Amino acid sequence: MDFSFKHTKHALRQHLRAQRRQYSAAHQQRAAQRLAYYLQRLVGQHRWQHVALYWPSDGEIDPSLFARYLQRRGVRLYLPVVLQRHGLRFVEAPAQAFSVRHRQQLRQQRWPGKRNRYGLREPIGRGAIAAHQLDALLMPLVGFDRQGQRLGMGGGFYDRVVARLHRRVRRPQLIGLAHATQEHTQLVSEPWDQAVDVVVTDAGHRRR
Ligand SMILES: Nc1nc2c(c(=O)[nH]1)N(C=O)[C@@H](CNc1ccc(C(=O)N[C@@H](CCC(=O)O)C(=O)O)cc1)CN2
Ligand SMILES: Nc1ncnc2c1ncn2[C@@H]1O[C@H](COP(=O)(O)OP(=O)(O)OP(=O)(O)O)[C@@H](O)[C@H]1O
Repeated sequence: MDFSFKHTKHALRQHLRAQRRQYSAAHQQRAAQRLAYYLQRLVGQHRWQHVALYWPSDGEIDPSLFARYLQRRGVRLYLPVVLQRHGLRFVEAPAQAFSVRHRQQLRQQRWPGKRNRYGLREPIGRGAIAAHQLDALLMPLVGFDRQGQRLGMGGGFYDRVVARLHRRVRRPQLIGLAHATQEHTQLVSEPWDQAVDVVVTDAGHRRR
């Protein structure tokens, strides 16, 4: 990987993140509703019991409406917790974490948790699940392309988890979530990059 490529990737990440951070609260709310609609259509026939998602930040599309839909159906939800050396584990989310109607209220919502080194809220303590026991892993994307290649925050957190999952016979469905505007014509794929099975946005979904 030469310097210019590294630079391009960094610049693309900055660009896409700045773009999604500009969305108004009203825009984010509509996007979250549309996302929930498409996700519900996609999972209609599934019998999921354990699903990991994320606590939205940095303009990310908000999965919390969908989270509440799953909770009402008795699905158990998990949030990522960052470990040393760019490891990730998934800890059960407190019921209150997603019990709000609007994204803005997510920030004020009280639940037992702490902030990680990136300022993201995380649940504390017990209730971790091995990633391969999840039925679905919903990942926040910074960018994506038609092939399901993903651009993340750059820490390699999800790349590492997903690489291990691919060695398993049974693995969760890998679902990337993003605003439709985060699609990029073609992302340059690096050897360690791990594609997702499907990307769902506020404009629908696209399987690989
Ligand atoms: N909501 C949410 N939770 C998540 C992720 C995510 O992308 N979104 N993650 C997905 O991986 C993990 C956390 N990974 C992160 C990786 C980097 C940064 C970050 O803020 N990085 C610096 C830039 C560092 C650099 O330039 O190297 C920054 O933005 O200032 C944040 C989270 C787990 N939890
Ligand atoms: N399976 C792995 N084992 C060890 N290191 C890895 C693995 N996968 C990725 N990495 C490292 O993590 C970093 C990931 O950088 P990259 O720019 O691809 O992040 P990304 O696609 O935005 O990642 P993510 O969304 O997974 O955090 C690279 O430095 C890479 O070497």
